Amino acid sequence: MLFHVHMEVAIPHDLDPDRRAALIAEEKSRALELQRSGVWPHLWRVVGEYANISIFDVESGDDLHALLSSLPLFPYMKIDVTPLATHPSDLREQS
Ligand SMILES: O=C(O)C[C@H]1C=CC(=O)O1
Repeated sequence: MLFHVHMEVAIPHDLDPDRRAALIAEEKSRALELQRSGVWPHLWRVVGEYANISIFDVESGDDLHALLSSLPLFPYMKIDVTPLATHPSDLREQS
């Protein structure tokens, strides 16, 4: 099941700089791990924002929630999720 996910990151300005750098490094490592596993096939930066648009390919909303809440930056993210369904006019759906 595909999900369109918009993540906006807002790390508090007063967070310790070493903690901030560690969190960002942990986030990158986790993001790469999830992309390599196939559940995070698209990750795009939103131009001009500390935000991304991602596509996740997981079994369920519960699985997506578990995955998103495992991200090290999860406590500092505003996340909007849109479940995706097949469009009848999608060229790939034509026979
Ligand atoms: O930078 C971001 O958009 C937040 C997060 C998503 C992947 C990653 O490495 O960090």
